[in-house]
Amino acid sequence: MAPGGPDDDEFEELRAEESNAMVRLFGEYGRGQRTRFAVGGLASVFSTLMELVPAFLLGVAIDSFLAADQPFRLPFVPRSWLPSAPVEQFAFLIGLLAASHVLGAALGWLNSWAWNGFAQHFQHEMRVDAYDAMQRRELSFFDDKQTGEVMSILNNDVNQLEGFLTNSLNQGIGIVFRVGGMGAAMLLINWRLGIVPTVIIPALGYASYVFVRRIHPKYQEVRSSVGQLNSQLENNLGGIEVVKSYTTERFETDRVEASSREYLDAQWDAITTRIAFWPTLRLVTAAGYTATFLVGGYWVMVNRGIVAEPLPFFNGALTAGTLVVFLSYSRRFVYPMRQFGQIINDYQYAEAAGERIVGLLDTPSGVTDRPDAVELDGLEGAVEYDDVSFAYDTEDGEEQVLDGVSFEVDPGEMVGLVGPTGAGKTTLMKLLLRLYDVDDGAVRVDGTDVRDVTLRSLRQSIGYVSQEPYLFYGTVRENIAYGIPDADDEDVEAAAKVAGAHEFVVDLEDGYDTKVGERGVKLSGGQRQRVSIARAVLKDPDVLVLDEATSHVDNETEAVIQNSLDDLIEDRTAFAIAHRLSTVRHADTILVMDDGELVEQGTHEDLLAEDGLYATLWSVQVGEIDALPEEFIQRTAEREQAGLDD
Ligand SMILES: Nc1ncnc2c1ncn2[C@@H]1O[C@H](COP(=O)(O)OP(=O)(O)OP(=O)(O)O)[C@@H](O)[C@H]1O
Repeated sequence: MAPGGPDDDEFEELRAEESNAMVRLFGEYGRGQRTRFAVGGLASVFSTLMELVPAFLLGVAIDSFLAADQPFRLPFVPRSWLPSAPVEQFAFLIGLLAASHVLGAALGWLNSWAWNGFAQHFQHEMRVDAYDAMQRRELSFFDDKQTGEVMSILNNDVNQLEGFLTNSLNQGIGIVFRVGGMGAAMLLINWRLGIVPTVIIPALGYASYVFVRRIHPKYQEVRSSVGQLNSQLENNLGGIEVVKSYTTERFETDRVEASSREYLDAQWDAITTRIAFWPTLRLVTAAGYTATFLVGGYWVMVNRGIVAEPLPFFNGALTAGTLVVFLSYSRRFVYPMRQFGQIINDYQYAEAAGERIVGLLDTPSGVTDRPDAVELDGLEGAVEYDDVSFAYDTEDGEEQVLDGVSFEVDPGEMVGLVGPTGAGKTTLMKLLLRLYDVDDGAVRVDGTDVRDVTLRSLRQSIGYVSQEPYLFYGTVRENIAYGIPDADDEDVEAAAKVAGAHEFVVDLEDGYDTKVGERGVKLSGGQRQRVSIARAVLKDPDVLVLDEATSHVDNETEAVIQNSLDDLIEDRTAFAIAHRLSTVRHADTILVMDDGELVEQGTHEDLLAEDGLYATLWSVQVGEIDALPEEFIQRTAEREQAGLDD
């Protein structure tokens, strides 16, 4: 199954064990926002209650002076405040109506202000924490995930919560009070008639429940098909050069077409379910409205003596004004209930997103400081690998990469690491930085196991220039001084000179202030390598690891860099991985790796005299191609094939 496929949610494992992720997130991030939450919530309740006022005032107006002559009464208002003349009563009601609208609007504003503030701060703190937790995860966490997938937690999932927090939760509170308030008001005014329209509340609730049950799996399908489509697009854009050079545009368009169609089908399935829901709600509400009109209207007519032989239920007072209030309220059920289905839906999305975020926040990194880890205060530079074995966890199980590797390096030594591609050289060095932990054996620095020192002090003592140097978007200066904010311009330039970068940097349009990286000036592979060497030089580490650090530069430039590096590494331990053997020819020791094992060790001269793998590789590089034994070629081919089969 291709990574990112619909059935291959690698983030499934991140889903928290916790049954209610939202509660956990509220406890963590809502706590600091209590005031905003309380103000927003109360404002929502009162502004919702204000919506009940106009219809009620209309009912009073009808009964007291528009159509009948009932006494002018208002709940919560002392009788002595109420005017007696109809015209004054009318003016009084108009005043109240205006005041309720103004108050409702002010409360609505307060609600939006407090609520949006609550949601944004909540989300901001959660996003930063999620990012922090993510970058602390061990490197293997990132190995089997596409960047897009990792981004999806930080973006999609956090944003998914934004929608829920900003709108749905607020609306949810409003709905509970709107529906509850209208239901309670009707039951209080006339409980017998109140039963008729309020019966539709559970009916609408049940219809919403059925809807959510049906739509949920369909939305899941939409989500996975959109994920698949995104992966497809991301892959194609990343490989656009290959697509063009192999003229596979047609093939790729067909693949995108297939993914897009899957998305279309999933969406259409969800849409057809959704659009059937609204008319259902309308019909249920209309039934409630009609029933209220039927019962209430009949009742009013009984009271007015229009019906000759009334049925037994219809006795007691019911005025036309009260009926108008009931009809107005029962009509207003439909909109909140319609929103209700959406809110339940949003909640389910938010819960799923919350689970992934909580999973990320709560899963500790596989590589962390031990509780009693010591702080390294500078390194002498002695390095020891003691029977080290290591395997990568892959989808198909473990892939053994290093097998019982042992060697010792004295402080200040320059070590060359050579061997065929895939032999495990880079992996060996990653264990020194504890980017991964050994499975067996130990890596020691100055006699201390790297697992017994703090990650921060260990990694600060080691300068690592990787095979594929990465430049951040920013100036050349910022890239060289990365991690060393107090470096001044002279330091940066001096480091660039050692790395052979100064000459080309001053030729750039803005020199050290030229923006590079994504969206910036594109540097060549060799130029990037030199900036990245300068970065390591400026760090002034006790141990330097150069992984094919000069593989992209020409022979002359390499010689220049080598020269200046010689001075730099004179009194520090340095490891240099190189395919171009001339790079490490003068190393104090050369370690020769083959298929995860350390097969030879010694100086250039020793190894030539040994006439083993190193001697073979050397003769190939100096032009004696035929020197490569058939058995070696065979083995390399087999290894490549095994790699392809994986
Ligand atoms: N993150 C990873 N997950 C799984 N397998 C990996 C990972 N990184 C490397 N490997 C595998 O480990 C083996 C050793 O890789 P490594 O990069 O250490 O070799 P190398 O000797 O540095 O190769 P090269 O000279 O080509 O850079 C290879 O077979 C590679 O496929």
